[in-house]
Amino acid sequence: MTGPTRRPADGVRREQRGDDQRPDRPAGGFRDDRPARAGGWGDRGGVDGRGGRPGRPVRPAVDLPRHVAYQAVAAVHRDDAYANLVLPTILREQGLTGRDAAFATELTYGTLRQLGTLDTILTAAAGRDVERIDPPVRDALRLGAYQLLHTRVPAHAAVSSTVDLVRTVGEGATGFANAVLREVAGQDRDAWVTRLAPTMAADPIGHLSVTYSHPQWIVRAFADALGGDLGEVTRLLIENNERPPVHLCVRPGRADPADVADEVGGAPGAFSPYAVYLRGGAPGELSALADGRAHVQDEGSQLVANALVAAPIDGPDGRWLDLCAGPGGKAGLLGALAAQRGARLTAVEVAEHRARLVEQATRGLPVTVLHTDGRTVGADPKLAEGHFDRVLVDAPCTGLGSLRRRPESRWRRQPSDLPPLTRLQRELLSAALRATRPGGLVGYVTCSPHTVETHVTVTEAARRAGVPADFVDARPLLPAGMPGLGDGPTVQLWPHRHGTDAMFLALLRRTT
Ligand SMILES: C[S@@+](CC[C@H](N)C(=O)[O-])C[C@H]1O[C@@H](n2cnc3c(N)ncnc32)[C@H](O)[C@@H]1O
Repeated sequence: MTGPTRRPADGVRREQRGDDQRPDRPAGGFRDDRPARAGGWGDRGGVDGRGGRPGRPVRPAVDLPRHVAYQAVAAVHRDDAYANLVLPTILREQGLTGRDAAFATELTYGTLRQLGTLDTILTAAAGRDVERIDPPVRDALRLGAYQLLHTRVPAHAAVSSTVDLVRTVGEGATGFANAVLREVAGQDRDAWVTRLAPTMAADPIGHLSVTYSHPQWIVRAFADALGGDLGEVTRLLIENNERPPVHLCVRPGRADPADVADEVGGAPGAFSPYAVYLRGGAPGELSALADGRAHVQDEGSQLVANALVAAPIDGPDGRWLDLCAGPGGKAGLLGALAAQRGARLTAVEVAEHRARLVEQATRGLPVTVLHTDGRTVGADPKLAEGHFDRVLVDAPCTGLGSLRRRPESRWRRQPSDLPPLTRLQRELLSAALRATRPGGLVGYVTCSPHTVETHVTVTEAARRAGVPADFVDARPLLPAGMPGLGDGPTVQLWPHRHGTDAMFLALLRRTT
């Protein structure tokens, strides 16, 4: 076991690499060439790890953006927090805005996405398994390594600011942190990956896992779903490491997407007739969101909900059901379409707080929200068998199709999550088939491309439901000319092909 090599201070100097066009580099790599110590980054000063106690020598403070990023990453690992929920709260509490907030966000999200590869590198640089490093020090080192390997922050600033951070969170570990980070800084990311990843020829899954920072079981699941095309898998992994654009769904009948695009400085979507792409990050306080003309929703989610409503149907068409409605994104779109078509949507959600979110999301629309278990079809008089014309099952799933939006989830999800989820998916899809009238349609949707959650669940549920149903080809129900929809009858969308989350849609028609 070799310990970290101490290098002279000069050893940490890195060339400014003009390579921020690399696909795995976050857009707009930050250049922090201001001093990293107190008063260096912005005017807010920093965080004194000693709490500024009188009589103590004043310690170097940690600049606020890095401190905020540390707090967010630590909360994700310590408290199982979600970065997209915890970070905005910390930013607000600390009063960070503008460029400082963008830097803290970049550090938090980037570090969480790249965690697997950063840990592999830190293990090599520290000469000990990263799991054996004290958690607060480990998180600080991850943030430091991210700055060194993924941003244009100069090495001296990345190292010194991380050592300052370690001083506040892991007493006695500053020398260790300094040595490890200098070792990390000795090579760029590509060199580290070349050194540590297995070769593509020897172990393609292991190679892609280390190179693009995804767990091996997820790389394998993507490879299965993409028919073993490792070039495509690579493009998907790269896309998952990019900052995703924010999409709005402009509610039909409420506003014209082109007008909303002008109003928010965005662009109309490429595929969904309701989509607007926002330029830049967070949607903030847009009036189109506040007054119910639009909601935030990935374009893929819009497309699969719209496909269910676009499918031709004989006979009555006024009773629609969303069996897994919370927090209400698709129910908002379906409710707006129902209003235009003289239909009414019943939106079912088992979690009470999420049922309340559905109520908020569908206010003013012809939607009845039921706080109940969707599997009670037939037992609950409001969920009678054979009653509904169109039924959506947007099933709980691993969410492997939206990894780019949830930076920590690839590390939190486990293969052992699959059996209970797929059982629930089968039961909900069976209930949906029973709720549908003969001739009616069921749309089964997941935001996961894992074949066990998509093809296997659909085939098994249809077989076990005791309700005869045929597949309907979903491809013609997506916008004409949309590329890469496969051989049907189901549809799998992909971030790297369509710019959407990896939504899966199977359409089934109950026959008798
Ligand atoms: C993938 S999310 C649905 C997303 C939603 N359709 C949207 O577009 O905003 C799945 C939802 O199903 C809910 N759920 C889980 N089990 C359920 C059950 N047995 N009955 C009804 N809802 C359930 C979860 O609480 C979760 O809100």
